[in-house]
Amino acid sequence: MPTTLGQNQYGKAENRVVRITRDGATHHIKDLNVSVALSGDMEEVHYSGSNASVLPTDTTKNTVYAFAKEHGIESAEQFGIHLARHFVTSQEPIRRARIRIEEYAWERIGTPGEGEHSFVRKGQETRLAQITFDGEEWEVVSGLKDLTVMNSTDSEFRGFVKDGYTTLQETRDRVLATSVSGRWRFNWTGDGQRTPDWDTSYEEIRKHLLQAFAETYSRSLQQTMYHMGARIIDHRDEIDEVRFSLPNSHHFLVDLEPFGLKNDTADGAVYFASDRPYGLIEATILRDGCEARIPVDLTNL
Ligand SMILES: O=c1[nH]c(=O)c2[nH]c(=O)[nH]c2[nH]1
Repeated sequence: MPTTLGQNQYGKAENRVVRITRDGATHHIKDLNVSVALSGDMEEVHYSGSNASVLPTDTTKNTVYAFAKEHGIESAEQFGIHLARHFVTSQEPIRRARIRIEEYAWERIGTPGEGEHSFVRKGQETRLAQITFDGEEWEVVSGLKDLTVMNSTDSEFRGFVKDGYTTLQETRDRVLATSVSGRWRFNWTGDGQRTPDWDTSYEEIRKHLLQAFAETYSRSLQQTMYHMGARIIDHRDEIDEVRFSLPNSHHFLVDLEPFGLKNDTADGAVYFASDRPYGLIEATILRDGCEARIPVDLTNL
């Protein structure tokens, strides 16, 4: 049956590129999701399988990371224009490049002037509440999910166990990022006790966990997480128990050596933000003498 090739395009989709620029102690983040789609004289690869006109999708990915390092990311538009022009003008068979970019915005945590390397992603987290009443006692567990935070320095991970399967290198300066899912249980049980101001409590707890994330010099996500919970218990009398489930959102330094580019943390760097697999770090933090009642698996709450 005679057939003809219609519209076609190809490229690497969803390159998660994070560019951190260091201006002394003040860091700046550009966080993009870049998708490249190229088209042009691509009949042969489809008809005969000849790759003679095919710039690999892997190369398009490398170009995104290398351009981020070499030229920086001023804006999504400027970055996209630069990439599109490059593909169309440097490769004869490529006639059209479509660069789609999603940009994730970050806000600083804390006061300007002190350690400006902690960020919370813009856009509201989801606030959660679970209320249980058995006719006598109340149990209120509140929380949040999808509160995405990042420290662009003051995080290390070293001194860990090494066995025959360990390849992870020790690091004294890494990106620490997570999307916080947390629950906290109130000690309010009804019966004439003063009712907490639920909204103030939520705002204060959110503030304390963000400040603990920003202010802890991190030796592991486990340690940072414990500090976040302990700070809530220390500052909020109405809370007896906190549970966190924190994915360790790995940011890998991209190897740009093959393109003659040095990519290290010292002067700001480009990272590949990986979404899976991820470390999953979970714990309950309890006020002394109190018992744990929040389920271990937070997807059940
Ligand atoms: O903060 C961390 N805790 C770990 O337990 C761990 N494991 C790992 O590979 N990286 C990290 N990072």
